[in-house]
Amino acid sequence: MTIIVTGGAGFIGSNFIFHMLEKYPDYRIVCLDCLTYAGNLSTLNPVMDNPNFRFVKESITNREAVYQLFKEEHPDIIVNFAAESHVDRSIENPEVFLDTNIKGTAVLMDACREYGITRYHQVSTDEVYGDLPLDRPDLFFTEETPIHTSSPYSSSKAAADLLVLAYHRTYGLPVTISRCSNNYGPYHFPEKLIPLMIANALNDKPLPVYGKGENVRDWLYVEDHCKAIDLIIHKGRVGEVYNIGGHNEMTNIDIVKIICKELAKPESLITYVTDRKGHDMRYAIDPTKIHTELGWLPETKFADGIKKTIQWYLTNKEWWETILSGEYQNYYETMYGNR
Ligand SMILES: Cc1cn([C@H]2C[C@H](O)[C@@H](COP(=O)(O)OP(=O)(O)O[C@H]3O[C@H](C)C(=O)[C@H](O)[C@H]3O)O2)c(=O)[nH]c1=O
Repeated sequence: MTIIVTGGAGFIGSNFIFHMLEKYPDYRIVCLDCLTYAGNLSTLNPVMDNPNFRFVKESITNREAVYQLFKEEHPDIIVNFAAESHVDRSIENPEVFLDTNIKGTAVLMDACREYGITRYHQVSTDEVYGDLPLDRPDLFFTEETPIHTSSPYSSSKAAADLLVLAYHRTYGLPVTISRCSNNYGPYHFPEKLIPLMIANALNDKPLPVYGKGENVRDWLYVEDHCKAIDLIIHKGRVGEVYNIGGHNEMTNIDIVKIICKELAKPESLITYVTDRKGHDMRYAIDPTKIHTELGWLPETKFADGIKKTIQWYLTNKEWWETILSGEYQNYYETMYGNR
């Protein structure tokens, strides 16, 4: 079994590679990643010497290179994690999101059609459903919730999902799609809420909370997400969408306060900043389908997951300090100045 994992030098992709190589020692895993600002080759150090692992530095938008890789590897399964994923960046500059997230997906699926595969899996997001109101805690996203996007990022992911379903219907490509809620855990790039707050708190820097911090996200520990994708690619029904959620809704401000408490840092570091444009209010997933069909449920309670995550950032300071000292620092300063 050969699996091409795209975006494997990023947060969720790298965790998925670790999970797969450990659980299936006979599988060959090929990571295809062009190492954007959010990809980090050092993340893959633990598996670089594994004879069943190969890293290829290339973009999923490069048709020739992708076809060449398929010719060389004859993959059985493709799991597409490669994406521009940061909502704020998509608001500043949508173009690269359209290129990577939509065109890249099409290139990969064209290669699948050309060379033949048993499964193409698209890793998507609950953001394609838009948001839910705060005063309707009874509402959840199901796989039948209409697509209703808010940001250029979520629109690009929704467009890719539609392409994937169209390739299934038109060309018979054996596809599956998963739509996950907010992930957290090791190797999360420190521009996202949880790792940014941990890094800033450890550096006694302000903790920028958008608006009033009342927005709700459904937090999913990354390892639970990887296990869900593992189940879907092996046992999920072709042509189907599966929602993957943590069943753990929390407001942003509560998350930031928990991080302050865990790190024994004062809440006075919290700084309320200008809200994100078009900011989605609440995400919450109904995971009934994946639970009843595939027996998946999130295993990690948030109280344990956040402790493990904070511990990881404490013991892997070099990983995120290197990132923060590089190109990302300029971006952060542009966004928040020296607050
Ligand atoms: C970076 C940052 C964020 N926030 C707020 C904005 C959101 O309400 C929440 C989480 O933001 P973040 O940018 O970490 O994640 P989302 O915008 O929810 O999107 C994430 O989860 C989905 C499922 C994906 O599909 C995205 O790829 C992934 O980035 O915290 C702040 O208040 N301050 C900050 O400095």
